[in-house]
Amino acid sequence: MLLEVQGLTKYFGGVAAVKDVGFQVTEGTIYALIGPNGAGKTTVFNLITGMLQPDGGAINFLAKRLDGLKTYQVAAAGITRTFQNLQLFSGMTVLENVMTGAHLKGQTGFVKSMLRRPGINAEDKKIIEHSMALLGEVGLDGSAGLPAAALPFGQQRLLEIARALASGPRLVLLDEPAAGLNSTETKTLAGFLKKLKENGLTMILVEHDMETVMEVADRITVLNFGQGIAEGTPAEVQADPEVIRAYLGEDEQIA
Ligand SMILES: Nc1ncnc2c1ncn2[C@@H]1O[C@H](COP(=O)(O)OP(=O)(O)OP(=O)(O)O)[C@@H](O)[C@H]1O
Repeated sequence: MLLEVQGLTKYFGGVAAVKDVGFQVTEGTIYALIGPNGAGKTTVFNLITGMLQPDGGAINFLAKRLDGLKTYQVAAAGITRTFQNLQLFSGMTVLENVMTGAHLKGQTGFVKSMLRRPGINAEDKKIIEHSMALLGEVGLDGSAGLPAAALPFGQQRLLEIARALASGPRLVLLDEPAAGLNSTETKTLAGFLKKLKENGLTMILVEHDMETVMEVADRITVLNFGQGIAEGTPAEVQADPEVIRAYLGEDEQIA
């Protein structure tokens, strides 16, 4: 098991944003967390990545305790993420944005390497080539020299994913990657996520777009008011009466 979350709990004031949540993510699969607004999905991501510390429970990654670690330690352990609200460096080029992700693993720090310019060493060269290859995978290699802010929104989302992949992570957390994408872009995204999975990458997906979730996810946990109310394959979750009741209302169906 790549990631094991047990009894995860987080309070804000007196309110449990996440309560006794547990799930297990197998290597090479896509795991989805779904649920209504405010159900606790992003908080789970913040707990896994060390942006928040849990009030209870345990997170194990590759059989090592993850909770209690700082964000940079979680990143160094092989977990990266994207954000619901894009967090690109808008003044940097598309290529430089991907390179900031790659430097996480390089032996020299990003700032240090910037200071060393214009002399580019072998390590920088490798990072540039790797970053260009990643941009090629998301179809953005032709835009490498543009400022990130010049890209249409859908391409900025793909760029953020490329940056999250640049350090060669074992696990990537994707927070609403389809938000704001049109239907063509959403289909491209789904295809890309499936390709990444075929290449062995493990991902956890928080996503409101049910079509995408049902298409790409191997297993799903449904959260409601901070608690897990169902767990299973897309087909199992879609057929679960409690999910239909709590998540969508009595007379609706998922997807
Ligand atoms: N830093 C914080 N301080 C106080 N309350 C918070 C904080 N972060 C989240 N919450 C609360 O915790 C609950 C869970 O929020 P969270 O953002 O995890 O939900 P979500 O499922 O990701 O929602 P959405 O789908 O809208 O992104 C909500 O009630 C939210 O208001």
